[in-house]
Amino acid sequence: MVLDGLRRIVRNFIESREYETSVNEFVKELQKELIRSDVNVRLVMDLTKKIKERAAEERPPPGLTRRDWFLSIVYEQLVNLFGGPERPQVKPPKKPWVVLLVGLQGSGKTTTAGKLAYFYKLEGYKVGLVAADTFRPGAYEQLKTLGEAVGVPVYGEPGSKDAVSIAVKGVEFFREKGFDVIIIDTAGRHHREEDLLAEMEDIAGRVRPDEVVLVLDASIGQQAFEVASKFHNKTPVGSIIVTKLDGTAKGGGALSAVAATGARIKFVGTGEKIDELEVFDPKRFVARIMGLGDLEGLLERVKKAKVELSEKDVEDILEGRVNMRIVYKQLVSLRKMGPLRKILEMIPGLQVRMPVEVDSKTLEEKMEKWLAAINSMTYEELDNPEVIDKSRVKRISYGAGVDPEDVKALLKQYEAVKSISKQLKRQKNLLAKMGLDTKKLGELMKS
Ligand SMILES: Nc1nc2c(ncn2[C@@H]2O[C@H](COP(=O)(O)OP(=O)(O)OP(=O)(O)O)[C@@H](O)[C@H]2O)c(=O)[nH]1
Repeated sequence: MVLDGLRRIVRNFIESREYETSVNEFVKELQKELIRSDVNVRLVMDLTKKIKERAAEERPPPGLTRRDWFLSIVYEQLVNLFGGPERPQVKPPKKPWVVLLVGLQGSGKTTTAGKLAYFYKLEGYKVGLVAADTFRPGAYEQLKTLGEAVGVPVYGEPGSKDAVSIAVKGVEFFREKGFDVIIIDTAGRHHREEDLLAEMEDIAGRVRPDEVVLVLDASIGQQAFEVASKFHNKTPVGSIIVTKLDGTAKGGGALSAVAATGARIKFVGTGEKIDELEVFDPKRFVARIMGLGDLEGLLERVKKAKVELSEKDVEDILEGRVNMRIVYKQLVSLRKMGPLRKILEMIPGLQVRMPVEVDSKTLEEKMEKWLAAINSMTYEELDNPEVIDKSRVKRISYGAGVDPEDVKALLKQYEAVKSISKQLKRQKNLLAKMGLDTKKLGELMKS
């Protein structure tokens, strides 16, 4: 499998060690693994720089360990490296859908034509294959055998040397019969990509396919960048299939190189057998190479824990109910002026007595410690900080590596938010008179 060392690196990422050291070690190992897979060094450096920056700047929301948070950052950045979170569109947008396969010699076109035919047949489409590779003597027979194996008819003219004429006639043949997907296999006589692209333009100009698919062998690694970018610039209806991912250590290089050109990888070939073709979904691919079996769960938790006051939070604040999660959101967005303070300042006439304020410099210094303390709290403590007694203060401070005094100061902060919240509750009528319901206040706090 491509990048098969990645699982080990992920498994070895230990959060109990000093976070920064763990991150640096992880990043070093990741760089080695990506370079081993022939990913372009500049891409590797950009990627790991971004990961380090995000790891240093972003804080895990409460309820999420730093390890999970860090891995979700790595996951997101790797997904970007391999083409972004979108799953490619493989459903034919119209019928018939004419696909022209092109590629350098031996890249796997004929095999891929058979695999694609099988894929679309299983999806319920009526598929026809056209054997327009008139260069390699065995190509027609090879495609015919593949077609027979999967029950897909093959149009060909053994003996003819006119590839364009076969392609045009083949498409006509299947179009008349009402076929949904028509796949044309072409010759890969070229060693040089210039010749290949020139001929592709010629055939495409006359056959007018709906999609031109470049078939690329993964073992060319990052060299795929050149071929893919030239192809991408030449055809507006192009997509790419990367084959033989199973047989090379350079697959990561090929995939990232193609993604870097902006071209879309639709499928990948993962073996010689007819069903060894997969829709290339960068999210699933990265999850698999990272060995994140519980990826859905992890991402769900990240999503849930995203730092933003929800409508429910605002409602709770206005009802005088606060918890440590709300305080946390306040603290995190403090640099952008805490949401609560913001409404207090924006609404003239509100009679809210600000609890004793800590000056902003002290707040900045304290923040790191407070966030660490919040991360060491149990769910019960987050929801109901009242339960935090002396012994819990001790446990939390120990777990977070901060002073018990810091935890106590945080609890004071909580009391302050609670006090504001209670005062707001008392003035709900005034807010209502100003037309400020929960929804509007929520928007104010987020804007
Ligand atoms: N392991 C592996 N082998 C593959 C894959 N795709 C194709 N192959 C093999 O690659 C070799 C070349 O495949 P073909 O389909 O004949 O290649 P082609 O591009 O049509 O060749 P030309 O017509 O000569 O250009 C064959 O041995 C295939 O079995 C793949 O995803 N994995």
